[in-house]
Amino acid sequence: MADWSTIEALPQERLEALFAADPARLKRLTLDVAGIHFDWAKTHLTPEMIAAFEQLAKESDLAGKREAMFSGAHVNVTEDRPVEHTAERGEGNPDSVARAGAYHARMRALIDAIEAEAFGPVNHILHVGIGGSALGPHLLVDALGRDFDRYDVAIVSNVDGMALDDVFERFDPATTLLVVASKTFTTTETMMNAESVIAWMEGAGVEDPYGRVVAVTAAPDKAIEWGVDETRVVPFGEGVGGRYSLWSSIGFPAAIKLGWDQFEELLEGAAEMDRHFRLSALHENAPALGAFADLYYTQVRHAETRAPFAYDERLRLLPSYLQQLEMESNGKGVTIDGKPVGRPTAPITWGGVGTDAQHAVFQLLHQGTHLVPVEFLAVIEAGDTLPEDHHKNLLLNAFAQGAALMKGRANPDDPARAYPGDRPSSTLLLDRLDARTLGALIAFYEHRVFVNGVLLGINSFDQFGVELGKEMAKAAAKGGGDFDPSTDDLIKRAFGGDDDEA
Ligand SMILES: O=P(O)(O)OC[C@H]1O[C@](O)(CO)[C@@H](O)[C@@H]1O
Repeated sequence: MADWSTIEALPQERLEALFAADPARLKRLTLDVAGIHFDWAKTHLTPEMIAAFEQLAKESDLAGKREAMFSGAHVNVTEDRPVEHTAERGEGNPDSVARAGAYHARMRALIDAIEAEAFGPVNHILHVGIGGSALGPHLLVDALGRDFDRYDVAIVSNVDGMALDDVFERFDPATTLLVVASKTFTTTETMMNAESVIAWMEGAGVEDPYGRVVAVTAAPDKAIEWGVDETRVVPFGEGVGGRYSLWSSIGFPAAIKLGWDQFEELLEGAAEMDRHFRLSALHENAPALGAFADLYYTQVRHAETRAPFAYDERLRLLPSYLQQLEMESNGKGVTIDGKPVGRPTAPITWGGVGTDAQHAVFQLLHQGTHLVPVEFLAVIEAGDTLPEDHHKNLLLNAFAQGAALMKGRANPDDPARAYPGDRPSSTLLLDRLDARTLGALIAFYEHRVFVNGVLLGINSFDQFGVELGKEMAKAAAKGGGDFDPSTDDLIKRAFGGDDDEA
């Protein structure tokens, strides 16, 4: 295990003192990659700290593990699998890249056929999936879909029937295409929702509902068994993790809504970030620097959360996308060798949209007792059509909040009105929000998660923590389950039952 003592022993200066001590600080702590300006100057990272992290990365064999991931070695050791999401964008093991390319070609051909109305007229795309099979595509469609009105796309994840009810009210069953998205093709919520969509189509007199289904999955046999014709099953590789899968056929709703050219742009933007991550020295490597800042705050300053705020409505789903990516990947308690980690792992990711969040949660950020590293995301080119004051105001708010968090304001006469300052934030400023830049941004987060995982000695690519709850819910659905008195009572209250047994 890597030795953290050098980093822990470094002096902890206030942010303003760091700026005063080093006129080159801004230059040293900013980076421009793939249309994104990264600014870590208002974090406590210093050149000495970055050098210490580079040493820690060496001790953790980050370079070797990074190469192992790209080369297709089974770095997901607990599941004995390679990690192949970079192959989806053309980077990595040549066999994986070729296979991903073949699946993409299949997806493209299917989209062409749908557009040519080979399965009848299609106006609505109803994508059912959950977790990684929904959050990524949803983010893409929400962020980039506004200018593309060819299809009306709905993404439904929750097993709560209200989610489907809302869509049934506005979609026409005769012109709806159902996309069933599930890596395993066994997830309860998704399969239940898919069956309800079929029943809705049948109930409306649609002649061959299964003929209007596309399945995107790493388990094609299960999709065929469920009733989808092989020609409408688009597979992806087992090595593509659910929360890393938007680049694969799981991205189907984005590819059909935005068009194939845009989907390719997305992949190319991500590939540009892949190359940057793979080839740049760590002190000028965006995902590595992002992870170093994360680790400084979680390991040395004991921050328990981190909060990205999107100062752009188009990125409003990014915080929830990042919650799965970061917490499902690095919310672990044991090392890759199965030993207790012995230090905090992933912080709790939360966040929101600016400026709304300023009027709701920023009080705690400015004066509360928790240290929360904040991340501002903003886009220089406006997405709206309103007078430019709106966008200018939006961006200036983001920048001013970062400044206020750092500077604070003393008020010896009135502590309630004093701001301690020295509160860290980073800023990611995108030139524009297009498919290419969004691809690069998401890939940046993926690699940052990887660096965090390597330096903590954990496997970022499994998610066994979600299994127990699923298992118990399945047992309860079958009327079984070995529950405690509280849970038995809740079940009885909701569904009735024998007083003596409950
Ligand atoms: O794509 P699937 O197999 O339906 O799984 C959906 C999601 O469920 C999880 O396994 C967690 O329950 C996620 O990792 C995954 O993204």
